[in-house]
Amino acid sequence: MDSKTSSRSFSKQQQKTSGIQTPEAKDLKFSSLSIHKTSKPEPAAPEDLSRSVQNTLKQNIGDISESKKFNASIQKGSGASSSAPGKASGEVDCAVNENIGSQGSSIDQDKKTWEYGSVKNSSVSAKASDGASSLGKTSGSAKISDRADFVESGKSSICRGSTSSDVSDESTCSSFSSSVNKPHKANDMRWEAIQVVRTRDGALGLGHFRLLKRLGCGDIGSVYLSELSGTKCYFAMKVMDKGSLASRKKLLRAQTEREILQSLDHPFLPTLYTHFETEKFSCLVMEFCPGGDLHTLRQKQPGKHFPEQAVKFYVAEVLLAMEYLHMLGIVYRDLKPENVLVRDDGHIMLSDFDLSLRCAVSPTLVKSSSIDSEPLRKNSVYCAQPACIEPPSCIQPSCVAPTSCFSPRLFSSKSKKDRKPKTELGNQVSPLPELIAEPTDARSMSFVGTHEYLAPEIIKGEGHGSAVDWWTYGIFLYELLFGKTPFKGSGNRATLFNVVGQPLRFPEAPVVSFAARDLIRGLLVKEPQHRLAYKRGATEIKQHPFFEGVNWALIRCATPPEIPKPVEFEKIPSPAPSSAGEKAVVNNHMSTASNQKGSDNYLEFDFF
Ligand SMILES: Nc1ncnc2c1ncn2[C@@H]1O[C@H](COP(=O)(O)OP(=O)(O)OP(=O)(O)O)[C@@H](O)[C@H]1O
Repeated sequence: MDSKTSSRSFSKQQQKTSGIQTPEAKDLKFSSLSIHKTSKPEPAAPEDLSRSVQNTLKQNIGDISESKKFNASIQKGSGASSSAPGKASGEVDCAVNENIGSQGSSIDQDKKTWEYGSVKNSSVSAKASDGASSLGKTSGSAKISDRADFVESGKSSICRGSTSSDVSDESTCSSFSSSVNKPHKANDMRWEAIQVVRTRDGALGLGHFRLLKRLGCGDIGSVYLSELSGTKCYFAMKVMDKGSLASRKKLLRAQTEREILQSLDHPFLPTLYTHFETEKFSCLVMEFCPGGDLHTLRQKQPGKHFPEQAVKFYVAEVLLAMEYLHMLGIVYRDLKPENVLVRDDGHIMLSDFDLSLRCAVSPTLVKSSSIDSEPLRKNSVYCAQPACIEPPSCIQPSCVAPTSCFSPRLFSSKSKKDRKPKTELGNQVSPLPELIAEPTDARSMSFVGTHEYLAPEIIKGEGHGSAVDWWTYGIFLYELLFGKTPFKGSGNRATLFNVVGQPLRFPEAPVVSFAARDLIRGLLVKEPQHRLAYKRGATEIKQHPFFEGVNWALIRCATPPEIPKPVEFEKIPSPAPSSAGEKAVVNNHMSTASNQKGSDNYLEFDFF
């Protein structure tokens, strides 16, 4: 028994679904809702910034610079993101940044894909009304559920035109996906399999998939392991009942999740292969992670906590995923072990974006990649990731062999005196440019998250931005190391009071390094503006001694702490063959699921 039967997950789903206030919530009035006006980002994104963004990402995660989508999103400042013309004034989640520093530049979202408030888009009206109703409904005192979810307007603040639908199989959308839009997945046979079916049959639909078993169910849908029939290509398909979404005013959340998924191309974030709609369901076809989630995995560890080395691995990968999200202007807001899934290769995948906040980012180049530049010498302290400065074992053409990339710092093999002066080193390998793309000034008044993970500023209703992700990152790190969260109280209300008022304490056991505790202390600072990473985002965290020795550029080549046993897909019994049968199965299954919210155990699948 594990994650999904834990009280946290169980009550989360039950309460969220029912929308019932817990008794203790009635008189809790932490949040007072107000509307924040947003400020305009600076225009102008010089071309070298564009290159720097790509370089930084390239160094971090590989060949992202080839990403068409990302290239397209980096534009010369046009003011496109400076206002939200179609946005209702009552929407509170819109977040716009101001520039950091004098070299401020902005990364405007691709107009095509990130158009604000495009009133032409039919989805916008749905957003607006959904947002408005939830705003009206929720302003005032707080509803407390395990995953508190006060205001959904966040999802309506910045609308992306649905033309971004590069992976749609909806009949209304003629564009379809190819790996062109997701260069990280260029060699993925699943794309090809989908493409073959498309060429043969036109748009994909539910009938093209065999639903093998239910992997779990969340607040807005159920996730099924499915095979693209006859291809031996397996996917996780999230099936959402449109009627149920509409009646529970969750359409916006579903739309947010889909739009965010469409925009992602990162090794530690989900790939959305396609999505389509049936009369009753909206379906997202994603990559399947057979390793379960980190909450489940933690329960299986001796003492129910991970060894520090394993924690370092997982949180390092999560950090890169969050950095990428922030660069896209996405504040994740729902980090917790349950949402970190383990891929077949043991690397992680951050999931569940329905609570995320989208906002404009304003990346700032704080250090150019030019090795001769004066600021570099002066600010060498900011040089976060010297990319394989020594001829290392970690420059490998592929990820075939486990590398030493996750072991002691490349520098450390040499004594200080043996090291070459920085300028010389710089002549050998260009250091990374340093870029801050932290949506620090994002402001949301939404009350979303899971109690034990909520940041104090969310609880106090002060408005929050990307710093909430660094708070949750601290809680996440704490939980993986110690097997529990730091502010858990006897009930939800007590937990919230603890988060706001109780000092951080560490248990005596297990013993964890000073560096780990120091990092947690830096992250769990109650005032967001004094919190680690507030200003420079993930860059600050990467430089913390806890991560000494991590080769950020090649983490995905590092050996994971644990690799899941291969799934024997063939042994899973075949479901009913007809597509009508499948629909009925989903139908039945979903109604069962909605009666049993939260009772899912990742390992206890229901077989059809
Ligand atoms: N790509 C995937 N591969 C394997 N299992 C998945 C995948 N995506 C989701 N799951 C599992 O399916 C279950 C439901 O996921 P889902 O994202 O719908 O809900 P959730 O994470 O509980 O959150 P929410 O309530 O916000 O929807 C989870 O238990 C998750 O572990």
